[in-house]
Amino acid sequence: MSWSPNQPDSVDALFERRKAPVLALADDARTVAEACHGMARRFHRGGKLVVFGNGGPSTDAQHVAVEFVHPVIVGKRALPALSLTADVATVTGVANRAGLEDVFAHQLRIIGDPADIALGISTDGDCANVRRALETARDLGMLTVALTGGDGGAIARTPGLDHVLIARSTDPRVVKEVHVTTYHVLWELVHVFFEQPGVLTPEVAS
Ligand SMILES: O=C(CO)[C@@H](O)[C@H](O)[C@H](O)[C@H](O)COP(=O)(O)O
Repeated sequence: MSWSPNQPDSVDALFERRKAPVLALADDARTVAEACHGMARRFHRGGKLVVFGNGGPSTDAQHVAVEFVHPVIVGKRALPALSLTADVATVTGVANRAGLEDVFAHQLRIIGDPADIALGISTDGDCANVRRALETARDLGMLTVALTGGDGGAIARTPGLDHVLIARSTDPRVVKEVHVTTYHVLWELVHVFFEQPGVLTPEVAS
């Protein structure tokens, strides 16, 4: 569906647009499943999930973290996760001295462990601080997962990242909706793999 920033949707178009996230996600099902498989393996090794992003994605980061720590479905196992966006003292303190580009990377250098998972969220894939944090996580040996949009931006072109999930739309509204759907699927599928250790063999991973 074509989209122009200055042309309001009709009511029909607005509801039609809601189908796009699910369709986009279905196209990328294997990529998403591979990321979840890798994440489940890290949780089994005692790793934690560390999530970050700016603006809207900063609250997505908090949302992802709480899904893992306090699952919406009662009885689901909690898994360790935190967001790097929730502590305004840390974010502003690092930004003030080291610059905004280092706010997430700095925190990862302090709290990151090689067993951990870094999940960076950026609507256009070009956020410098998300990219720098993913590079830092990669260099620490963490599993790196990026959630981006458009053509994936600079983050998709960053060498050595493990899983780059791209919401393939130029419409930022669609990208954001794909992201919300994707991280709920991530949470569910990680549990599927985590709870069936037999599925976590290297043969299946390859
Ligand atoms: O996310 C929202 C609103 O939902 C924006 O206002 C947001 O603050 C900005 O686009 C941020 O710069 C996010 O950048 P990006 O990495 O997600 O492209």
